[in-house]
Amino acid sequence: MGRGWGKKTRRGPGHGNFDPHDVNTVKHTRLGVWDLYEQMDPGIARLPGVSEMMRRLEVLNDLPYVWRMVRDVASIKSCRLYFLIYCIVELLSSLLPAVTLWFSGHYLSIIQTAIERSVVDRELLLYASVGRLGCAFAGRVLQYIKSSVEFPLNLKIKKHYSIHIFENMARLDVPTFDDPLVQTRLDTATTSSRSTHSLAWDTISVVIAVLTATIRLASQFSVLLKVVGGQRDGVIFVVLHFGQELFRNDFKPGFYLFSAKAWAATTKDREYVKLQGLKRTMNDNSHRKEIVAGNLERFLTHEFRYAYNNASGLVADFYELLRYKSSQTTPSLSSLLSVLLREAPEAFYLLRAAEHPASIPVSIASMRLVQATTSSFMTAFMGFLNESGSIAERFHKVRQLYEIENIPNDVVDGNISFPEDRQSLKSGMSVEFRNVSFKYPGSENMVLRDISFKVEKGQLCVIVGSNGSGKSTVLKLILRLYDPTEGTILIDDQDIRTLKLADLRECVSVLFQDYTHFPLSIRDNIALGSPQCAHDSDKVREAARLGGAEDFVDRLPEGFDTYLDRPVRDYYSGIPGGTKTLFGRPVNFGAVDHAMGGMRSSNSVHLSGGQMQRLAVSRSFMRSLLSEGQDIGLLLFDEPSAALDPTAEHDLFVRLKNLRGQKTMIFSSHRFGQLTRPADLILYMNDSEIVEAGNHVGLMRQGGEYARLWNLQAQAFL
Ligand SMILES: Nc1ncnc2c1ncn2[C@@H]1O[C@H](COP(=O)(O)OP(=O)(O)OP(=O)(O)O)[C@@H](O)[C@H]1O
Repeated sequence: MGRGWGKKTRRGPGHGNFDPHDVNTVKHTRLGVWDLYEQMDPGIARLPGVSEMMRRLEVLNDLPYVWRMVRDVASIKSCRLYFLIYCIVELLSSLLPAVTLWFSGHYLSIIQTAIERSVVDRELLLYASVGRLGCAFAGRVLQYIKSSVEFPLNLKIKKHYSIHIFENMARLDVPTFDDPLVQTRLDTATTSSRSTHSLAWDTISVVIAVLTATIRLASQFSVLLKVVGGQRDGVIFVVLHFGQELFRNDFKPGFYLFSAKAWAATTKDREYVKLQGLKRTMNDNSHRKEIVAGNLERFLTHEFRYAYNNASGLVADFYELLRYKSSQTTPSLSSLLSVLLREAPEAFYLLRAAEHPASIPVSIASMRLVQATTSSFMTAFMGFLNESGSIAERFHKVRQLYEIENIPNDVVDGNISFPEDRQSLKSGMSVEFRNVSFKYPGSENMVLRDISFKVEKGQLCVIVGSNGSGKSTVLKLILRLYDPTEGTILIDDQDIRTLKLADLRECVSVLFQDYTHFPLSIRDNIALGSPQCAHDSDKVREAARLGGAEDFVDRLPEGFDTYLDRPVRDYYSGIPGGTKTLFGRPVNFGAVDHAMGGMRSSNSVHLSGGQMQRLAVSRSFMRSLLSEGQDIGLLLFDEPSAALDPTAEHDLFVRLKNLRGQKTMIFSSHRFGQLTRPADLILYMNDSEIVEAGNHVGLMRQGGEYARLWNLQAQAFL
């Protein structure tokens, strides 16, 4: 697993264009406040049954992946024994109904002998009864064994595929991960791993179910013919009962909307959209403060009621309406036929009984037997049909699960190791932009236009400029989160595209303006700055001290083990109102989880924006300044002090200055002064371009925009 990552392949089946308004290919249905658009099958496929057949034939393309899945599962050592037991149990279970039927068949000959010779063959009766009981007992035992092995087997398989998905998601770069098509493919793969059963297990168990259903059908049918074949009218009974059962199970494609066909649903109902927005506003506790402070409760209720009353159709969730629609089918021919056929066996039986009164007891017994068998037979048969319908879909999903490892990254890796000499990093790295222009994927706007500059090794560069002028984008390009649309970036005079990505990123430390906190403990959030030293608690603490976070983290109840937003909730129910904490965490009586019939605690620790930034700065320190053997030659900071108070900002810059040594440092900042005055190079950006470049003295002498803004900020302190 994990091989063939770099392979360029098509990004999945979604490459065509689905235009909901193309009346030739798309069917529109109104469902209450929703509009449903379904792709119609092209040409010949529109004939009844053809598209279904074509869809089932598509399974052939997916089979190699299913085979790979079976091999992968078989290669999981801990699974093998469980899997073998499961298969044997399924095989025995599929033969059991036929064996039961065979024993039941003896009852018929007992009744026949009793009528003809007025004696009951007690030995045979005992044999048949014990046999049937034995079958019932064996059925229970097999079921118990099956449920005992199914759960651990499913968990082991699930673990295997969760790692597969995680690994393949981790390797994706920013533009690829942002690609909506890639998101869809990942969603398909991750959804299956999140459900109680894994896709792999579901697929394998369905394949086994189809095989065993076939065995069950064949064995039951042959025993049934043997048992009643000798009876008068036995075969006619079988046919009549089959007809009855067949039409009892009315075939309904109903929910087949969700096959491989493209479809889309939207609502254009403004009131419905508003209604949902109002609901969210009310449910999300982050808005509560403003609702209360703004006295909004009456207004919001009025708006909610108005939206509900003025929506233009049935107001319901899309799936709810879809279910309602599929239940509104007109009575089919098969349902009318079923009424007739339901009565047929009994009518036939009465007719024959009148002609041959002596055979009544045998007829009753054989009718019961045939009835019971056909009913269970048809249940299995219908299950088989349903499974083979969904199996195509499931096989297709298996293919998608494996194909995520072929999603190519947009940023192509280079092949030159960097740097040649790690010692050289101590004196920094040079960065040069040559005529670089850039627009973000999917956007038409150039956010950098013909940018050229060079930061020499060991220099301090500060990029200043207005909001949206492109400062952060420059930093992102240095890390190759994206490649320039035009122009070249050189690192130590080598084209950045030729360098191995992992090598490049290992030499650079960055603190983004829009840093995020991972849903992990504070310790891990800081430690992630340096994966090599992640388990060194002393270094984590030292980084927190340098980042100005140590004091407030120590004051938190769980210290460095605190989760800012714990990703796993506690579940509880019926807790007395006086309970303030559970498991060391505050009890949240507001978060009722209806699905679980209990409550989930949502315990997030609220930190201020400045404290959050201190944590992010600590992570940056962890990476850039503390790790031995992990040499950093370039430090990038995007507004590292935006949320810090003046003292914290001052302390941060002093620490950075002390620990920086000779490394190259590039800042993006709105603030002038502390940073720009000592800078070797200041780049003043406006509207995607560098409009002024030089050091502080030079730019002040120039008397341009930089000087104007410097004076503006300086005046504020006069
Ligand atoms: N992922 C993205 N996709 C599309 N456009 C983006 C993306 N990120 C940024 N932009 C756009 O690129 C332009 C430059 O953004 P950038 O973040 O580089 O500006 P900035 O100078 O750092 O701004 P600020 O001072 O506000 O941080 C902006 O117009 C922004 O809207």
